[in-house]
Amino acid sequence: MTMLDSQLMLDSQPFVPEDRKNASVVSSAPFSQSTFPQTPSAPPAESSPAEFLNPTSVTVPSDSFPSDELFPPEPFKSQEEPSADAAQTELFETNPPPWELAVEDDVLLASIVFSKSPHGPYDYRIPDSLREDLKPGMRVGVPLGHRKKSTLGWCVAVKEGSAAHRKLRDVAELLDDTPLCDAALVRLVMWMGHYYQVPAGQVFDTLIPSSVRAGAGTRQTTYFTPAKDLTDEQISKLPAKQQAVVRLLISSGKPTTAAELAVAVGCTEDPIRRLRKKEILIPEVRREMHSNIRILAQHNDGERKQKLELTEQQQAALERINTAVDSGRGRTLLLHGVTGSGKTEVYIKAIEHVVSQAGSAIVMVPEISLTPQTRGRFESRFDSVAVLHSQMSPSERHYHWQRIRRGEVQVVIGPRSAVFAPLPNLGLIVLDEEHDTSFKQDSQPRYHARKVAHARAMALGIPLLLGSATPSMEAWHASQCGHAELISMPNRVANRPMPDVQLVDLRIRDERGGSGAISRPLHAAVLETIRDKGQAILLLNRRGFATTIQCPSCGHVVACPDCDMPLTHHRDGGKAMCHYCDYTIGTPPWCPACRFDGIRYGGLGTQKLEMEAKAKFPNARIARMDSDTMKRPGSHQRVLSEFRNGDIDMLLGTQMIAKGLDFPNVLLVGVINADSALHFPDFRAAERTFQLVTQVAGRTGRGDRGGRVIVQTFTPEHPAIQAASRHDYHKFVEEEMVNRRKFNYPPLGSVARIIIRGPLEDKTEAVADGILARLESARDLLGSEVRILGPAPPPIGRLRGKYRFHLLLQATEAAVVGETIRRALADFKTDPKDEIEFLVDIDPVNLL
Ligand SMILES: Nc1ncnc2c1ncn2[C@@H]1O[C@H](COP(=O)(O)OP(=O)(O)OP(=O)(O)O)[C@@H](O)[C@H]1O
Ligand SMILES: [Zn+2]
Repeated sequence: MTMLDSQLMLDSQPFVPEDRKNASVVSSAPFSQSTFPQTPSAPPAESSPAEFLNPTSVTVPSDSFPSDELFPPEPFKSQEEPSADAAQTELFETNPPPWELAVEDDVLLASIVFSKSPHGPYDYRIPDSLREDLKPGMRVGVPLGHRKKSTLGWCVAVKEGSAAHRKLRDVAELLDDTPLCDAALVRLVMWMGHYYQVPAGQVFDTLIPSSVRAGAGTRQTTYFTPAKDLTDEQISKLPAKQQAVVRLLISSGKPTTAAELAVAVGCTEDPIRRLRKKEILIPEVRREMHSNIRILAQHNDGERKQKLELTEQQQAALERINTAVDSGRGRTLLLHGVTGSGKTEVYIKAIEHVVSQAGSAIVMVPEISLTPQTRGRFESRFDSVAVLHSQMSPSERHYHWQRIRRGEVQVVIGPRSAVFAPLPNLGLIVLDEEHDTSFKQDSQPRYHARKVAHARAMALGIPLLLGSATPSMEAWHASQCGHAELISMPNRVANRPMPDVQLVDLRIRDERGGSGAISRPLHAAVLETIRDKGQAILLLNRRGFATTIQCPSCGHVVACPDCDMPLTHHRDGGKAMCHYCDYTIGTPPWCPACRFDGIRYGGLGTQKLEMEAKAKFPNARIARMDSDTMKRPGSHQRVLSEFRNGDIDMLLGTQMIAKGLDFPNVLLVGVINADSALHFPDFRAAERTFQLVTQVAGRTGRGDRGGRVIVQTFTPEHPAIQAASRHDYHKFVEEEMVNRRKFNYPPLGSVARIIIRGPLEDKTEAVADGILARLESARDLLGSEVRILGPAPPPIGRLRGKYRFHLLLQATEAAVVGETIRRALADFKTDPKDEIEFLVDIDPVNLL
């Protein structure tokens, strides 16, 4: 294996694959001593907080995740501090006598992590009363520092250990009856914490939805059972009503609420209260779901269902996936199927196979393509599907989570967070449109669902199926060096041809036509489409009306005071808005700088395009779809079903309309400006452009009437646009890989980014310089070859009033980049009064 192969996004095996059967069983001691070295005990009350803020000794060392053939040996190992155990034994000339050892080892310890600083893990003693019940994956209350109240923490391990020479404090209380995540998920949390350099407590907060943690939609109910050892004599001495209550309870033999008892006996709740006081009735409090949670019914958009006979190509793909499912091994499959090749049907059939063996599956899709159509396709084929989406109420989310955990759900469909769905018997994970950037979370923990899904699948010994018409460079590279198995579906179903793509060179005046965004050829094509009773889709990846507001007299650009980015003019309501922070003002009627009366709105957004389209095609029914028009729940679904029913002739909008839609009557797709993503200061700009154009082009020609695509561009010769216009994915990746290789950019090398932000520019920059110095010395100490760029202001130099600087680290191996940062920042602190934050983004997808 080469160095290059080894650091690929998909190849690292973060932890030892486990027997699938064991994976969902919660064991009380899933971590051996060697997996979790002795963690420090909780800071005692006497120590000042500052003493225990130092996180160096508490991070999980990188060698916790043993390597295998795909994961190169961690180069940095032996420099760990000697463990506390080793230090302790050195103090003794001879070993302690055996009886002392026995006493010491008798202590049961819990390793606890916290989501707020200090993050732990710290060791606590488990008191005898909790011995039986405390399991990893549960929340506990423990004493921490000087705090009066106990602090909420997560138990990550239960282990036997020594209490000698350590001041151990006791776990105070259990906050859950059963673990919120099983042993396999606890391990996933620990791995994520390590890989993404985030405290494990914060990963738990991401993994377990807040609605679940808060018990949304539940209430506490008290159930009564009769005390043990009640004699008939005791009972007959009770007043009549109380007797009746006790006898009823004994004869029914099931715990009952006070209200139910009162009704059954025909008394008030008073006798029950008295019995409780006398300890004849024993209360038990349970948390239960409300029976009346409103689960929003979601309807299909009207697509007709038919049983499909798989094409030969689909059948071959299915067989390979089924073989992988049956193999019981963790492996990655890349399903590269052109747009309209019928990937969804393959996923469904593969999941049917999993379900037939009592297994379950997760399907992740970009939120935006979680259309009623996608939903409907799955819901009509499985008995029990849980669809997770961002517009769910907390109680609804909690309700589904419980169903999923109880094993009542066969398929979970959702955006990236669905990767954490606590399904027992998970047999397959599918990541549809795996190239989509929404699979990366852009807040802490900045995880990528593909990477996490890979970790989870490998640990459980199940396949991860990646699907796309335009696979990411990472997935493609993995398939080329044997880390993922490539399954190709090069043809559309029913032998439909790929649509013809025509490039319109906007530099040529004749092509461009008059004023406006719709060129002459596109104009003609739309008219033709409408005449033929077909439908059209126009893509423009910018919302708003005008994207700049500039004074033609003094050149002043109206910008956001907090972000320095130009404000976008929105026509409805005459607002000028910052698209980075939502700062909004009334659009100024004259120049705020020189008072010139005649300020100009430049640049093109979807609102302006809509106006132009309505003027140019007065007979067409036109709908706009962007995040401004799709704010209300259900609006997405409504527009899509109108489009399906033929009540809309033209759909125009942002990338929302580029993904996953399958409407047979779309005869024309127009791309207003293919270059919009091309000139971003990002090494993935060409890849994004290729994907966007290919995906939107793929929305046409999906029926029997064929389809065509018109792509407007200022750079028709650009390789990404050329390749997209010929549906030539292979040519694109081949050329793009050469570019990546020049600078060892992913997937050939690994990148991490550190963002430093603060209210004062010079102080923020000074902190960034300080981090650079630490990174350099960590690199030298490790003897690693990491390229460090910056600190420099990123393209967005100021955001929400904070100045920003960033550093980029790049090396051939991910482990080297990670370890360099871990070492550099281990005990790095900033002065709290400067309010400077720094955050680490491993494998960033956004460099703005
Ligand atoms: N075996 C088949 N026979 C006939 N029609 C099929 C078959 N398989 C799928 N289809 C239909 O082909 C259309 C395209 O399928 P699907 O939406 O799954 O494509 P896709 O590969 O996911 O495309 P995209 O990447 O563009 O989303 C759908 O309308 C689907 O019902
Ligand atoms: Zn702003």
